[in-house]
Amino acid sequence: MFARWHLVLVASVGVIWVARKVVKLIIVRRWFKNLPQPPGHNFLSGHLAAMTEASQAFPPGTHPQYYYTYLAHKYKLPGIFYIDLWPLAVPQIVITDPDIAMQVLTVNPFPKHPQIEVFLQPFTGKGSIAASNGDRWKYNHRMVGGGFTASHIKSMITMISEEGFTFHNRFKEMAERGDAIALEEETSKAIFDVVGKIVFGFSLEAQKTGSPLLEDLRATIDPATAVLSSFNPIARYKSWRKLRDIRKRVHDSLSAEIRKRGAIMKDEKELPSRRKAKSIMDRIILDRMQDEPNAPLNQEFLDDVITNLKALLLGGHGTTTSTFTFAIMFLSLHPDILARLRQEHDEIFDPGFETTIEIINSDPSRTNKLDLTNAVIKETLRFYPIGFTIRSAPTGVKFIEHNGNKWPVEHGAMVIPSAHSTQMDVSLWKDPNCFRPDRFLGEEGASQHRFAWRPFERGPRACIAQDLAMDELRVMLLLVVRWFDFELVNETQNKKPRVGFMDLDERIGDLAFQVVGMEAKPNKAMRFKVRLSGRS
Ligand code: HEM
Repeated sequence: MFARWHLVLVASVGVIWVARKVVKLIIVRRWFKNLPQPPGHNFLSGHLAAMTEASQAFPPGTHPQYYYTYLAHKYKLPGIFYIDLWPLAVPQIVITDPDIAMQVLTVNPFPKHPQIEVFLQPFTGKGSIAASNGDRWKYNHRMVGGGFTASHIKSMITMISEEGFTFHNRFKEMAERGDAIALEEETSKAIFDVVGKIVFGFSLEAQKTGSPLLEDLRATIDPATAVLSSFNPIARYKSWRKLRDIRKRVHDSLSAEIRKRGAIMKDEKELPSRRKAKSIMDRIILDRMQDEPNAPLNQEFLDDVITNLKALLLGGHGTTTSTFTFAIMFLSLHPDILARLRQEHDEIFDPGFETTIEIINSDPSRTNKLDLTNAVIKETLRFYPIGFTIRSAPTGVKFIEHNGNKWPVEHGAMVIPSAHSTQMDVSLWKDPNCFRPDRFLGEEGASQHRFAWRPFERGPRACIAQDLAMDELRVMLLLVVRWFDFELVNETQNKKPRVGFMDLDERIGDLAFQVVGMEAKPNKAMRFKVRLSGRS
């Protein structure tokens, strides 16, 4: 008797579950009916075929921003279009029109989509500045924001040039050794030492002695990516265990550092003001001592701090490192631009290395005069935007409105202002598939659409450290490109371009495509031969 009732109950629950899914399927599929979208929308599979086609156009591991650009380009989609992957994912609203993007970034800034938290959690832990919203974001922003004001960043140029000095000398050794180097790996050490100084107030010496913290943080990237994207449950479990062990080590080492500094500051007779604190960590501890003078640095507080510090250390070194690597890759393929860049450095600074360092330190704002260097960085970031954002509609907002049009934003949709697609859009840029820094100079530069270049995104949630990143990149290029020649070691070239919107793979094969990591990064196989350029 019991068994029969039991069966009836299970069957009823099953029927209700299936009925609810069918209703949801009908609602979701209907929603897409009159919206702009790729062709071939199917009642059972939505746009799965279109997305599969897009993903198969690229090598495995390619960052999904390329899929959106591929669809936009191939099907000549309008500046906002919809992708239906339910039940695999919530609806995706891809924005390639820069003016519509500004509606959700600045006019009525949309909060971060919960998917960002899902994506960042394996890397940084829960609730970091980059993933949070509302009060939690304000709390995080107060915690770390003061370290990135424009005036504070300019005062750090001397420190950046110190790390640049070591970076330069390391390249000398690499050139003497003559082997092919993983430029991203080598660059990450210099950039990490800069971010380390900003966060902790002292260098972690990744360049000189190697840093276990950097090694651990970088070692989280592969397992975190596997936890997020592998379909193999055993591989996922193994990656999760590896990640758990590394995260514990990182957590323990950062906790120890914060506690040590907290104890020192507690014993100090006179504490600096918040504005004069020498690192982000000092500022965080100062705030805590002022807000709750007798409270210990307990676990909850440490967890919050560590999540944010990891976001800065990981995000802060990976993004700038990838940009530097791509910039060197482009310069190695464009000797004419490299020659002009060297000339600019000689003219605005000095042909000598030591004198260049002296000028950077005595007159940091002279780096602002490096117009072509700036344009090279901007063009690198146009071609290869490293960051990526996903937003969701604020409560009560049902539409994105622009120029009298209304586009619906329901069903928890992911709103994706795809900077890559905008920056590759032929209606906004002349020859977007060419590396041409001059597009940012003179009259052509002045006539560009104001919001078409958005690698740091815009609005209140734009990159907190864009001034720092630009300064770092200018100084590192200034201290490297005149003394070294880089040659990309690429063994393959694609006989014909994989896709219609770019053809760089005809020269450098699949290294032309950014891969998924914590950011859209260079392929690990990207290696360079480094040689002395012949200057003393
Ligand atoms: C070339 C280098 C960099 C690029 C291209 C870049 C790009 C971005 C992008 C696209 C966002 C997301 C904006 C959004 O969701 O709308 C972002 C956010 C952020 N970036 Fe960067 N970034 C770079 C360097 C850095 C550095 C050096 C740091 C720190 C040391 C940093 C810290 C952050 C933080 C904390 C956020 C979150 C800000 C918030 O949500 O309030 N970034 N970045």
